[in-house]
Amino acid sequence: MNVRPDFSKNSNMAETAPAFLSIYDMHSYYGESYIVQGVSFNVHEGEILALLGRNGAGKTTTLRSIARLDDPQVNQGEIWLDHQPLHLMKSHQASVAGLGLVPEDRRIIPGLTVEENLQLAQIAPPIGWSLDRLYDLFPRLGERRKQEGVTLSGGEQQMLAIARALARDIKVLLLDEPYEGLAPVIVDEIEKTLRHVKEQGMTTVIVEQNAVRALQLADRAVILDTGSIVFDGTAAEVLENEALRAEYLAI
Ligand SMILES: Nc1ncnc2c1ncn2[C@@H]1O[C@H](COP(=O)(O)OP(=O)(O)OP(=O)(O)O)[C@@H](O)[C@H]1O
Repeated sequence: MNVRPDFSKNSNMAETAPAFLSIYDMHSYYGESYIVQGVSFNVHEGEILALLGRNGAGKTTTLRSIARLDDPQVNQGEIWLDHQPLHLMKSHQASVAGLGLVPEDRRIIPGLTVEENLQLAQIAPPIGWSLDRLYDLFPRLGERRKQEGVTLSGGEQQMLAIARALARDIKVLLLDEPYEGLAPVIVDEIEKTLRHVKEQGMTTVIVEQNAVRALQLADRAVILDTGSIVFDGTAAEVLENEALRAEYLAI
């Protein structure tokens, strides 16, 4: 029944191919503060999209809006994931519909081991990657499976947060600042696993202050500035466009 997206004709989106995740004319508020101001973009199945912009541009607010969290409030717009209207759902329904958000603070559950954190994600169907498959992807987590999750290093906690999202049967992975505070060698490791996850067919949206690293990983990029989209194109175009990078990304 739920099969709406073909609003590309009456939007200003650059491309018109059918999308897997479609955001159309989304407006989001924190109370009276108007943050996301009519944002539309598409994410195609199997691609990695980098959502970039300066501090306060509205990237996290956009991710939280897509994930249907209570804050911010989305007062207008449509969000479709694989023909399902996320904009009509609460966060737990969006999660069942296949949305996997890895928040910036990672939300590792204190008092639980690495394995228990993963098992908790699989307490109810739909179940995604098996523990063995997750430990193949993140061998460090396998080695530390009996260790309390919150005692892991920052990089390992980030791996656990990503693994926990994949432990559920998700259609899209939303990553909020996955590289924040991590040493370059750990960023390399996480980047490698995200490439592997992409090879398995996963669709990913990555919000990252470290724009260069995100662009190296991503196929496409959307740049936000004060809650509006100022660029929608390929990651290569951003890397090649010095003026665009200087103006909106300060790199
Ligand atoms: N809970 C909140 N209540 C009110 N305003 C908020 C809240 N969270 C964020 N904001 C404001 O919304 C705007 C966009 O913030 P957002 O976190 O989405 O930006 P961002 O692009 O992700 O940047 P950053 O990397 O700094 O998090 C900012 O002006 C911020 O102060």
